[in-house]
Amino acid sequence: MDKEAARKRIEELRALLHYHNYRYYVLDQPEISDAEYDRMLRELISLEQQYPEFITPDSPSQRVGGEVAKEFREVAHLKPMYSLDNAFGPEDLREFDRRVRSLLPGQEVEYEVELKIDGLAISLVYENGVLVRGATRGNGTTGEDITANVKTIKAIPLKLRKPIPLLEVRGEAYMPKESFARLNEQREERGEPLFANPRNAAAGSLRQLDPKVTAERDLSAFMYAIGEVQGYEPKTQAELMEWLLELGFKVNPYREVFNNIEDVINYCQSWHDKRFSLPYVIDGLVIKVNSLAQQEILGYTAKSPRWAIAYKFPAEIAETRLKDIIVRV
Ligand SMILES: CC(C)(C)c1nc(N2CCN(c3ncccn3)CC2)c2cc(C(N)=O)c(N)nc2n1
Repeated sequence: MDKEAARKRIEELRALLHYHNYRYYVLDQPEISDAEYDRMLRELISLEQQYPEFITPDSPSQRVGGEVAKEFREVAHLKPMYSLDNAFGPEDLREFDRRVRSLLPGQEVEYEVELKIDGLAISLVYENGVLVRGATRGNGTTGEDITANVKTIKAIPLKLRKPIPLLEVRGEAYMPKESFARLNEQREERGEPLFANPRNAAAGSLRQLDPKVTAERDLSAFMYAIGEVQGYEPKTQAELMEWLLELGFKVNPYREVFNNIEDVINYCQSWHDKRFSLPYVIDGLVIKVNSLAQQEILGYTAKSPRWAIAYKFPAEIAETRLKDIIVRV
């Protein structure tokens, strides 16, 4: 195959692999078999080896990282990543609603409600639609540069489906329950210490200095917010989530909009038992004022937005039978 034909074939394979990666890891609706996907990836890698001048950072071949890092560089987020206040029950949510409405006198208020994925918060930066940086949340102002590691997460697009000059997007990297169980089985066999829960396993896997180890850990990610952005002005949180989906991000499907806090409370409580049937761990729900204009008016305290709150499930208090409590007299 001559150089020009190779360049065309490389471009064609890249588009095909990006598309099928999106179908499989973002939409969970694969159209081809793994074997077919792997065959195309092997063809791309061998063509890129023959013509290395055609390799680009967003090529599917660039997912599994290069060399092992010595340590993680510290990077500054383009916009701060805030914390969330917590609500531990319905009364806390009513209090949140009263405060929001008192700051928005006479206005209708809608709440957009999302599941709260129990993983590790990350921030991704895309320049002209290409992933250029991934970082941990860190202290909210600076985080660790884990670009090579986030590139191994198949649910994270290396290139967006629509062009946009600049986008900083935030989400939660997580390890599915199945992958967590398999990983701990493997570690048990090797006599290695087990991870206590999927969140620790995800954090441990993302903070690997060797991206090849991260690549084996079957991580995924749901995106849910933007930081710095040029070229898009969403009106509501619900619209923002649809836009992230169109760009090619994985976005959690269980999100609802309500116009009163009692419906929010019922929805949150309905997930208390349903959550155990999910293939990933959630530790609550996140309630956000839907209108971005109202978010702007409400603003932030020193550490968290006034327009959002995390509803935490009551911790599973193991019912301790009285006879199991040894009372020393
Ligand atoms: C953009 C805002 C601030 C409203 C926001 N912040 C979040 N978090 C902040 C606190 N975070 C945090 N992490 C570590 C230490 C302190 N805070 C962890 C992410 C959200 C987390 C989830 C989720 N987990 O599924 C979500 N659907 N929406 C979020 N939305």
